Amino acid sequence: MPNLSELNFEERTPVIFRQSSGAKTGEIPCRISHGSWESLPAQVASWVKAQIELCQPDSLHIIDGSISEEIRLKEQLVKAGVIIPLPKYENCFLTRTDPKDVARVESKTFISTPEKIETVPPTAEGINGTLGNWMAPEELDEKVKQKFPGCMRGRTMYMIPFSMGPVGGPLSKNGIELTDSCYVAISMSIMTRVGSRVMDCVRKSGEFVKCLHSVGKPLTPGQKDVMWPCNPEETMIAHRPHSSEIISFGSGYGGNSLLGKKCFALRIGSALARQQGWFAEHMLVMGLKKHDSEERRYVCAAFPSACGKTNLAMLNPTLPGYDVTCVGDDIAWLRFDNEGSLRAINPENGFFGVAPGTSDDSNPIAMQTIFKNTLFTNVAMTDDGGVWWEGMTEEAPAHLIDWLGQDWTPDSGKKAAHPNSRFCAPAENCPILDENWEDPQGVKIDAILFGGRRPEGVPLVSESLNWQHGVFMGAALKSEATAAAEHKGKMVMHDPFSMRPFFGYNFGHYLKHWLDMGAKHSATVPRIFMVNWFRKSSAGKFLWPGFGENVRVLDWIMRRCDGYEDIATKSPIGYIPTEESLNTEGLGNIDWAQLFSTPRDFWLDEVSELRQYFKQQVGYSLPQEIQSELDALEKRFNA
Ligand SMILES: Nc1nc2c(ncn2[C@@H]2O[C@H](COP(=O)(O)OP(=O)(O)OP(=O)(O)O)[C@@H](O)[C@H]2O)c(=O)[nH]1
Ligand SMILES: O=C([O-])CC(=O)C(=O)O
Ligand SMILES: [Mn+2]
Repeated sequence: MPNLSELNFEERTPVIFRQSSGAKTGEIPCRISHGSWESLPAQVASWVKAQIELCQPDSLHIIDGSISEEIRLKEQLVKAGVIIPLPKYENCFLTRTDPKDVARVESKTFISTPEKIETVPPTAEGINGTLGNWMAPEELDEKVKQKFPGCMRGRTMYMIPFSMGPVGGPLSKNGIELTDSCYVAISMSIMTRVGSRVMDCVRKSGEFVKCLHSVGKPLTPGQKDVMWPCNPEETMIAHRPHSSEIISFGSGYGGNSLLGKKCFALRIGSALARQQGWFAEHMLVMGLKKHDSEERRYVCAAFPSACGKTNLAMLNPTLPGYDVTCVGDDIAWLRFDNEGSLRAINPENGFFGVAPGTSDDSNPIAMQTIFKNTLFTNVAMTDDGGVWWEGMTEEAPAHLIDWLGQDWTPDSGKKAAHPNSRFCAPAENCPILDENWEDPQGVKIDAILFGGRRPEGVPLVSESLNWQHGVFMGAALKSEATAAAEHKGKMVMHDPFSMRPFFGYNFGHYLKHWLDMGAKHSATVPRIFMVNWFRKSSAGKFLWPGFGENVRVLDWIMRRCDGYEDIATKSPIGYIPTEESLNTEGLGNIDWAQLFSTPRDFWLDEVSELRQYFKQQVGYSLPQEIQSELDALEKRFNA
């Protein structure tokens, strides 16, 4: 770990709040059940004091991040019945949420800036924007006044100092989350680095992202608590990028309540990244090495929620001679270094992964990661104190307790685990964790992948013609809806850069930032690719086996990065592998023609749909370069 005194904190988090005068440390605003109020840095104490006065918790627990603390908190939750021990595994627990609180709620997620145009692009007359929700600062002030006073009555407020990225690292950033959910406190200590060592960093820098979270269900004296308190009618997840503040109310579900993740690392992060010249992205980071080569290459990939990031990050290669390592499975912070290389860190410390579909066949590495020190949410429980979900084994157990806590048998006609049920496991459990995963400088990225669930028209892999065309590919990204948010059904939806729910500022400005950064580093930018593991045959079957076989596609991508020109042909949508260049040995029947076709009718429809989308949703915020790429794509099909 770098010496803290050598780090330039000014450079690390310049815009974040700084308050000169602290509260008098003697004034303790409520009972302190754990930790010492006097030890808090003045600027932390004054902010926390104000939140205590607002939320009126019974007591304050300052998280120190020790093992003994973790054990005590878990014991307490077990006693209350909020988490259930899973004796089949080591230190694993299960929790069941309220059935109304199972996913992110995009419709109640807001970014608050003085000017609306900072947050969302201008939509066409009569069109509802789908690229984020803006809220005026005064309106948010008003909402906070309505929702928060007394919202933690009868509860403990947990104060969680956390670091996104290695503690004290030059690309890392600190936050403090205040929450009245002990489940959140425990989950945060898996997903981020927490505790006193982070507070020491905050003390030095005086800077942190302010995160306030409440389940929104105060208790009256003597009132018995429910297992999963939440307040779906009043849910609001709000962000103030100008002051680096996050305010979340009413939901305990991970994406809404573990504020380091989507709220900080992506929404606040992307806004900071634009100001400071870097990227905060919804991307996995993985390493790939051929046994006969010296060097490990790194790839990052943006796939929308529940579209295969965790699976690719933990890929178990079916081709001999390859070895894959995992740096991160959900979020990447990327920065060009002095040599112009794009370098990535994973700001997280754990995996909050989709459980259903995870099996020894599909993702054996995940299966080796999640049965120690893991907190499961909304999966089913087996009679021997283990967990189960759809797709974990071919045959379902004869009896389970389902995610709603009810008896379940295979003929009960409903899902045993919720489709968005999750495991929350520490990164250190992962047997293929990259040796440089905590390198504070990050790993050097050779390729950027975009991908989504596209049943039609989009080939298995294509390479962009250049950076600008690659940015266009990201802007044009679409995918079938999944269970990770409140959307229903099998609609193909736009999800540019897989960031649609996570942009911290105007998407048009975001594209401009990507274009500008590429132009500035044009000699050294990574290559950009589009992948699609999900194309289907006319009979509705996947054309590509996916999972571990995706290493074949990565192998082709790496050879392109090595400069092999003759393994690709130019198609109207970009470079596509020549038939013999992609290793399909041993795969049996692969319908190459269907897998790689770029049907003209499909793509001309795609062009006109994109034209309409950009016009209706992005308007004059759309950079001219993206419009030109769309025109050029159409021209190539009409040539
Ligand atoms: N057919 C097919 N399905 C896949 C493939 N990779 C992943 N999946 C399925 O996609 C679903 C979600 O995969 P994850 O890897 O958890 O998705 P994610 O992008 O990490 O999701 P978030 O955590 O929500 O951001 C699971 O049901 C997987 O089984 C693949 O290559 N082919
Ligand atoms: O945020 C969440 O709830 C989980 C997640 O990774 C996603 O949806 O992309
Ligand atoms: Mn995600």
